[in-house]
Amino acid sequence: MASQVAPSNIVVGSIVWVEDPEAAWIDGEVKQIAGEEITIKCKEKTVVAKASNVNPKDPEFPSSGVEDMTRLAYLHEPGVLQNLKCRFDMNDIYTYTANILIAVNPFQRLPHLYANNMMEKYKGAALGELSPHPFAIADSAYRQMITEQISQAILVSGESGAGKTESTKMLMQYLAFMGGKVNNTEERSVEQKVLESNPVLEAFGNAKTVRNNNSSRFGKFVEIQFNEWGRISGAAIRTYLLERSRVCQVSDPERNYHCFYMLCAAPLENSMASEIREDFLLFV
Ligand SMILES: Nc1ncnc2c1ncn2[C@@H]1O[C@H](COP(=O)(O)OP(=O)(O)OP(=O)(O)O)[C@@H](O)[C@H]1O
Repeated sequence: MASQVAPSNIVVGSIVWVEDPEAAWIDGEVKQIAGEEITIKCKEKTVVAKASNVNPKDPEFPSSGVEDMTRLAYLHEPGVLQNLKCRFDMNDIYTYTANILIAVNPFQRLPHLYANNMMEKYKGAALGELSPHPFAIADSAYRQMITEQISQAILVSGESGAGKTESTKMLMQYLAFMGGKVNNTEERSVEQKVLESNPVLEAFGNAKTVRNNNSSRFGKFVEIQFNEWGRISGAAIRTYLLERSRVCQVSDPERNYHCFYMLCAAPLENSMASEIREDFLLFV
C-alpha cells in the first residue's frame, strides 16, 4: 500500500483542521511534516496526526459564513461544519448546497422566520436570491411545476429529531399559501384539510422517543394535486411502516402513541372517549 503523505496544499505554516475526539475538528498551525505524520500546534494542545486526518482551513473564511456551501473554498467535513455552526450561532438555521437546503434544528421557536409576510417575500423569488428557507424550496418546486408542467417532488431526509416533520409542515404551509383558493363557503378547502390532517396523523403515528418528543414512527408520502391554474385540487397522504410494536411494547423512558395519553386524559364527561376507554379496558 502506498504511504500517505500530506496533501500538496499543506506545508509548514499552513492553518489546518485536525480531527479531535471531543470537538470533532480543531484548528491549528502546521509545525512539522514527517512523511505521513503532521505536527500541529492548536490553541490548547499540540497534536501529531496522520495526513488523512488533516484538512486545509480557509484563512479567508467570512466571519458570518456563506449562504451556499458551494462558495466555500474547501467543501470538506470541517469546512461544512464550521459554516453550519457559524450560521447556527446567528440563528441562521438554513443553508444551501446549490439547490439542496440543509436545516439545523434550533430546538427553539424562531417565529420571525415563518411569519406570513415571509411567504409573501419568497413568492416568485429565484432560488438563492433571498436567505435559504424551506419557503424558497417550495416556491421553486411550485414555479417549476407551473412552467414545465411536470410533477415535482421534494425529498425531506435526516436522522430522527433532525426536523423533517417541522420542515415538511413549512413546505405544505407554503404550497397551501400559493395554491389555496379564496374560500367563501362554509366547507373547508383541500389545503385546510391537508394542514389539519397533521395533528391527527401525529396523534396516531407519533410518540416520544429518547431522541425526539414528537417522533414520527411511520413514513409519509404527501401528494398535493394542482389544477392547470396552479390551484390545489386534491391531496393524498400515504403512510408506510408504522412501528406497530410500540402499541403493546414500550421501553422506559419512551412512550406509546400520543393518542393513548390523549384518550386517558379526555374528561370523564366526554361520552365518546369514555366509550372507547371502556372498549379498550382503559380505566383511568
Ligand atoms: N424549524 C424548527 N423550529 C423550531 N423547532 C424545531 C424546528 N425543527 C425541529 N424543531 C424541534 O425539534 C423537534 C423534532 O423535530 P421533528 O419532529 O421535525 O424531527 P424529525 O426529523 O421529523 O424526527 P423523527 O424522524 O423522529 O420523526 C420538534 O418537535 C421541534 O420541537
